[in-house]
Amino acid sequence: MFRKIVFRFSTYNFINVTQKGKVALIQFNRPKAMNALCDGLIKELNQVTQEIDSNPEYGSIVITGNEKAFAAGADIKEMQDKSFPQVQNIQMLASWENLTNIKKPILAAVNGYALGGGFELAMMCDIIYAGENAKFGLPEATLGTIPGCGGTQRLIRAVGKSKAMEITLTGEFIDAQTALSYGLVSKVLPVANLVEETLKVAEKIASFSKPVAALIKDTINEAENIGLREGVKYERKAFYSTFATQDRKEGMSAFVEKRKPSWTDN
Ligand SMILES: CCCCCCC/C=C/C(=O)SCCNC(=O)CCNC(=O)[C@H](O)C(C)(C)COP(=O)(O)OP(=O)(O)OC[C@H]1O[C@@H](n2cnc3c(N)ncnc32)[C@H](O)[C@@H]1OP(=O)(O)O
Repeated sequence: MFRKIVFRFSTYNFINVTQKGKVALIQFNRPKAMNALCDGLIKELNQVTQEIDSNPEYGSIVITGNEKAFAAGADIKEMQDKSFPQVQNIQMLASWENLTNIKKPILAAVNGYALGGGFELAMMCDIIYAGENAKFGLPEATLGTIPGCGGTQRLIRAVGKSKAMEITLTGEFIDAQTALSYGLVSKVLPVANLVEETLKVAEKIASFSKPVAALIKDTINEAENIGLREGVKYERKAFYSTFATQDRKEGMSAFVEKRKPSWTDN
């Protein structure tokens, strides 16, 4: 059962937002443009994800597109006539990475094309599931530009140098099974079941303690920024900090008392 979420901005032009239990489902809604990421869509995505993040009703977020396209990249028609001073002075992409500041786990359910900025956005999410028809690519070189929202940096960390170079320098797309074999996605699912199956995992994640999920997400993501020694220190501090929570006490007590834990998110 889905419930339409009405936030401060109750009407969205470029996305649909619904709720299933403790999960918020965000669906890109520019079908005629293959869900190309225009400025307006990114603004709506940023507003909604920030509101969901600060709302205790939600424990996780699923982002998806439609069966043809997750998102075919940044809107080329919007970028076409921009000049160097225009993109640099206004820092055109500064707010496009806001998704990486969201504390709640985000799952991307990718059917169809995830290209350019669409692929970069999927890589900003914490888990990617792909439909059997998914196609991932960074075709910026074919447009005379390069990825601008972390594509080169996140891809090399996900698949290693040779594959990252191959994907980015050729601009060729890889299919869902190849993405699975590269470790870019965790599962490949039938197109029609993708969102439902992703929601099930999102619901499971949302059923645990929210501060603990946020700590796990933060600790794993930090590994992309720092080396092993620093990373282990960072993790240790985070582990110790769980002993300041009621949920850590509750989780361990429930195990010992052979009952289900009841999380309070404290
Ligand atoms: C949150 C992080 C974002 C950060 C972004 C940072 C910088 C990013 C740069 C980029 O992303 S550059 C764009 C990279 N993407 C592409 O190059 C893909 C472009 N699209 C295609 O190659 C094809 O459309 C397709 C996806 C392979 C599908 O081909 P198909 O033949 O099936 O459909 P089309 O007739 O081509 O498309 C239908 C319709 O959609 C419009 N459209 C598709 N992609 C875009 C796009 N990226 N921007 C704007 N519009 C797009 C296409 O023009 C068609 O519309 P009409 O021309 O018929 O009105």
